[in-house]
Amino acid sequence: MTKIQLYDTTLRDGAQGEGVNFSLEDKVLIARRLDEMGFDFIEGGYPLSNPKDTEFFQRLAKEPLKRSRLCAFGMTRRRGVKAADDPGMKALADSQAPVITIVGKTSDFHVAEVLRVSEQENLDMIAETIAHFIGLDRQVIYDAEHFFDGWKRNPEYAAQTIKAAADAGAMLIAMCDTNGGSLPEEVARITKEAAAAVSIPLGIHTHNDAELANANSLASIDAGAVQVQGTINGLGERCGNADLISVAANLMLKKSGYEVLDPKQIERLTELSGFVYEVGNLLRRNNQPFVGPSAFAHKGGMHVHAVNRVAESYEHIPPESVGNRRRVLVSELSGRSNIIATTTKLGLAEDPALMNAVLEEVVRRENEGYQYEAAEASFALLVKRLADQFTPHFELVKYHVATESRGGAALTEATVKLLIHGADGQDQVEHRVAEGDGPVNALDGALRKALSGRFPQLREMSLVDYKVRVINSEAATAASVRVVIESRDADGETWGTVGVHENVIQASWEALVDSIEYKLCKDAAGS
Ligand SMILES: CC(=O)SCCNC(=O)CCNC(=O)[C@H](O)C(C)(C)COP(=O)(O)OP(=O)(O)OC[C@H]1O[C@@H](n2cnc3c(N)ncnc32)[C@H](O)[C@@H]1OP(=O)(O)O
Ligand SMILES: CC(=O)C(=O)O
Repeated sequence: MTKIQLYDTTLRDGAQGEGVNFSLEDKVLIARRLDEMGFDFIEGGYPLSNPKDTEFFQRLAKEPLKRSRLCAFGMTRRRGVKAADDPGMKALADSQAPVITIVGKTSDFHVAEVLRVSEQENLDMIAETIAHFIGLDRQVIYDAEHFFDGWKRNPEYAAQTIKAAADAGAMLIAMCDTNGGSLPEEVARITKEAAAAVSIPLGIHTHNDAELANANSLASIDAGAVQVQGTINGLGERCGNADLISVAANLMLKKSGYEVLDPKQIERLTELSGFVYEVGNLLRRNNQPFVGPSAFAHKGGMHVHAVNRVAESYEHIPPESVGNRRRVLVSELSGRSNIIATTTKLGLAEDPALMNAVLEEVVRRENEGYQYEAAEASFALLVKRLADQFTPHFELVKYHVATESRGGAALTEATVKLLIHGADGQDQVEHRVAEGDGPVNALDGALRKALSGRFPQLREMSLVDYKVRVINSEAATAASVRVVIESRDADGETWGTVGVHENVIQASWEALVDSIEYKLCKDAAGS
């Protein structure tokens, strides 16, 4: 077994991704999670760059990581100054991180055109910087920037730069495909050539500009690299870095002979991916391989038919092996197999007449603009209605929504009148009013006020997402809007509901009512 070290740079290169901005607390939470899961190295940031990163290292110096080694990142000393006099070196040393990761130039082009120093001065900058930290009793990883591009232009000079790093005491050289444009065969070849040039271990750091970051990481590992640098969910500068989730899953589940993480931690990859999206308040990539919600979501009728018989017919690995789950989507592309899979999950017997009725209704409604892929709760209610297994908990008598502009502020008020059906057969009328940030918020508030006396569990349910889309369905004469709402309760379960109407408030009302009915049915079934 060859041990491949996982070097996570979510908190440094990941934070260089557009739209990513971790707070100090976010960084600490992510570092602790990676530490708990056994990542070998965690690059916490660039101490010279900003006070947040400086403070991050101070926090971790007080309460060090338990399993992972913490790395502070910075560049080689500035041209023309001694390492000891360079503020960048001081910031790195003050970080107290046990590992210092130094980035330096490999390419003669960058040395001449970007740094504008002589080739010898660049070699001195690399060697003196690394020697400085070795003198301070730190371990040093050397990130060879533009390594593959530099090697392709001038392999002799590129080799001199990494030899300077190795001779100065670096413990590992990470070969960086900084511009992300290399191909796997080039990466494999150059990794072998670099291994012949230095006697210290090699690592690989790739970017995804040609959508090859993961393939290039694997190619380099097969050619001898023993460390892979990357980020969770592939966050990073421009098109991102290698996604350590996919790299780790491929190494552990597809390839033999590599040891990466404890196998139990591989089952936590889906949770880890969601955690980083959640903490960073980032949009999840649904079709992200291995861990995305769509990674094992089957839509085409023929696929679902086969998966119902043998799961592996359309799955490259069992979803549970990375902590994900299989989903069956219902849409106009469904066959009976999709419906059977979902109705069985709802505890309904396999009834061909019901299956046909559901399938017909789904096709008819999708033609009107409904979509059930993200609205599994509305689909469950639709099936229950067609199976005569649904009794509404309440009925609308009327609602009224008014928005007025006063002194530049828009104020919205909603009134809802409901007939609530009691378990004892006694109906009760509730008439409530609520103010809100907008019509949907006000309507939601009035609806809950009206219902929460009879159904107190609704107080623990919240609306977490609201999406509106204008659609021009074939069946409708005018443009309609589709509203999809995502709700969550105290158990952490989330569910989606959908409403379609020419009027956005009516479409929202439909989705809100389905959301509440689903919660009440779910709780009644569980009690
Ligand atoms: C490939 C990578 O991802 S490397 C990491 C990139 N990450 C970041 O840049 C994020 C953090 N960066 C920062 O906060 C700032 O850029 C700082 C604090 C590092 C530097 O800020 P400034 O001093 O204002 O410099 P600025 O960012 O404009 O330019 C970079 C300077 O570093 C020099 N430089 C670039 N690479 C190196 C290197 N490997 N070694 C030494 N100097 C270098 C450049 O020549 C330039 O100096 P110059 O203006 O004297 O020519
Ligand atoms: C060091 C680094 O992030 C790169 O070269 O891409």
